[in-house]
Amino acid sequence: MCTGVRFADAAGNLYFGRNLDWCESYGEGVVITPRGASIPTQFLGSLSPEHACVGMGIVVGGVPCYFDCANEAGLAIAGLNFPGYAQFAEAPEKGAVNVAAYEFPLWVAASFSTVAEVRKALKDVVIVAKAPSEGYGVAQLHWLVGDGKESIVIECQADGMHVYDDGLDVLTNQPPFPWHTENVRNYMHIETAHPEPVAWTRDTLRAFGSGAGMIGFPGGYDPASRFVRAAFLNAHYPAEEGEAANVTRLFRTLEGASMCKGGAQMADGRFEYTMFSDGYSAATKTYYWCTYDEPARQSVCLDDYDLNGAELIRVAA
Ligand SMILES: C[C@H](CCC(=O)NCCS(=O)(=O)O)[C@H]1CC[C@H]2[C@@H]3[C@H](O)C[C@@H]4C[C@H](O)CC[C@]4(C)[C@H]3C[C@H](O)[C@]12C
Repeated sequence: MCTGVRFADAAGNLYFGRNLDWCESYGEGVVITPRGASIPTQFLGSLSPEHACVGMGIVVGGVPCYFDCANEAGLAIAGLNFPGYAQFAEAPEKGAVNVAAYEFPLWVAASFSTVAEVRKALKDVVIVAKAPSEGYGVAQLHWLVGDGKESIVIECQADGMHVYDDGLDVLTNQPPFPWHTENVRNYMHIETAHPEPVAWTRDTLRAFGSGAGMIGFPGGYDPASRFVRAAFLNAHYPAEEGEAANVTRLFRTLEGASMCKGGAQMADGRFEYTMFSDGYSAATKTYYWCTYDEPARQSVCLDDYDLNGAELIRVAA
């Protein structure tokens, strides 16, 4: 499973990150797409990025297939599993802006600066069920897109594309996003405050300690539980100042929804776990990541690279 989170600092700079919960690697690494690149697409000719992008992905036939990415303008996107619900167009549609499912994160981050621009552009978009090459399937995803102001969730289903405003700034997996926003209402009694003593008959009940207001907070690895955890932590984390504290906030919030081996087995018996977490700070144009086995955070700053170049830059394998 995966979890995505977005928030902004006091100056309105985006912080956006995700956990990648799965059981096997695709050989992914951090890839920068500079403005001078010319990326072949299935239906749109070649894509010349308006904005340089950085994110985690694989490169297939010269195309960065991002799991998540962000751009220098402060817009970010992450794809999370949505099996059983995701349904993309079987073929391109005449008159539409046809984007293959694997191209979508790059197309969004390369083309737009804000969520408002994406929301508007999506009215003409059809996402087509097309794999990057033979040997790959079409990933059944939905997406969280965020900027310094807001976020949206994009879900393509049998009845078409839905674009939801995400007032909680988090996303996990199935079922569809509107279900999660209803379910989270079951947890509105959860509170951070230390409960005051209460009188019951002739007794006074006192909290055992901090966290007493959080009894009932869902601890499971299922998507609904992770959604509630991420939404609560994202809503209540105290405001922080500066890059280091905000990056810590991002990764600690993600950790609150992360998966440890030994918890959840997939249908084939393998344990699912948080293989890596990554995130982007628009304040410093820096992309951060850490893996399950190497929790020390690594980072790459877009300003350290020639963003006018033509070649994709592979930062780490
Ligand atoms: C498995 C990943 C999502 C993790 C997740 O949400 N797990 C949830 C588990 S569960 O169902 O809810 O149990 C997704 C996110 C991005 C996906 C990758 C990206 O879309 C890029 C390419 C796209 C190709 O079509 C398939 C390979 C692929 C390399 C994808 C493989 C896989 O589907 C990824 C890595």
